[in-house]
Amino acid sequence: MVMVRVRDHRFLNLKLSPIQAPTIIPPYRLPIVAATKASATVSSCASNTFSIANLDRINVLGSGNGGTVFKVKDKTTSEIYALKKVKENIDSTSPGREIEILRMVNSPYVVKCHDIFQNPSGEVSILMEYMNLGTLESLSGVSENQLALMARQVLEGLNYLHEHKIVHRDIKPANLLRSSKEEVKIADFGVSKIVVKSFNKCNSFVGTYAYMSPERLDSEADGVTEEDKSNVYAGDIWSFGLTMLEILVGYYPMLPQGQKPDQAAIICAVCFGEPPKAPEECSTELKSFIDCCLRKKARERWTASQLLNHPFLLHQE
Ligand SMILES: Nc1ncnc2c1ncn2[C@@H]1O[C@H](COP(=O)(O)OP(=O)(O)OP(=O)(O)O)[C@@H](O)[C@H]1O
Repeated sequence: MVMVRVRDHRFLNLKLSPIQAPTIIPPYRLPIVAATKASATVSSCASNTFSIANLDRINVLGSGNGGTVFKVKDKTTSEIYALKKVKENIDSTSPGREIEILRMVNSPYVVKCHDIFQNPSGEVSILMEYMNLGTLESLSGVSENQLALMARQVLEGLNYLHEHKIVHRDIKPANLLRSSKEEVKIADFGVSKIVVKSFNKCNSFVGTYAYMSPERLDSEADGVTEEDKSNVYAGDIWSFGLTMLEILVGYYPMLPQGQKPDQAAIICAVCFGEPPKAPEECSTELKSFIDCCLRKKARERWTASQLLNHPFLLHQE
């Protein structure tokens, strides 16, 4: 069992300017959750019915590129939720990708969407399950057992998404939320993409590049095959492996501890360097687990379903 150091710095919001404007409408809907067509004011993604007028804002939980998230309380039930006010106005006939995906997803390992509100001007708010401990960014140190517990839940979520042909594309500590019930769930579908037959658009340059796989950062690099490029799910596994390693060691593991992160250093390290490894003092199982996620060649990385059966997860309490 390994206890880890408190991380000294974070730089999780580094992003490249989008090279390619993200497409807004996923090509089709999966029949996971019945979605009603957005009506004049409210469209529901779950069976419960909520009214935005019945929600009291308590405080701001955070904000990012996609909008601002508020902690809110239902006046009738006193239940607490997270309400995300989406920045861009979205026409009811062409709802945003995040909303479409949220509507479809129904997994205990992915943050639940309770309802979606749309006012007549097109402004959208998403009512979500509240995760009271916030993101994994705030973690200061974890044991191998704790890491395994978190890794299993994230992999269950990824396995669910990948089975439903959804690539998350922005897995990182800031997009994994936890609760005091020891739950860890995948959040933030701002750059998620549903895969149909063609995969090329999935490789568009969006997401947080610090956690991007080598083949996504440079798809034309020597050794990147068509098989690597078409394996879009493997990009999520790289990001997952890097995220787990960061939570373990307490700093962004692509660069030496203390090195000032910048775009060039990160891209060089990911594309030209060797993948990072778990510290020597870790168990053999954990070292192997990280290695199976952080294989440079996408085709050699394990899938979420294979990783769920990795000895590191099977042998933890
Ligand atoms: N369901 C939730 N429960 C509790 N806190 C949440 C929830 N969703 C989001 N937050 C908090 O709000 C912050 C911002 O939310 P979010 O990441 O969704 O915004 P964003 O614009 O999509 O971010 P990004 O810039 O990564 O796209 C998060 O970092 C987290 O602290």
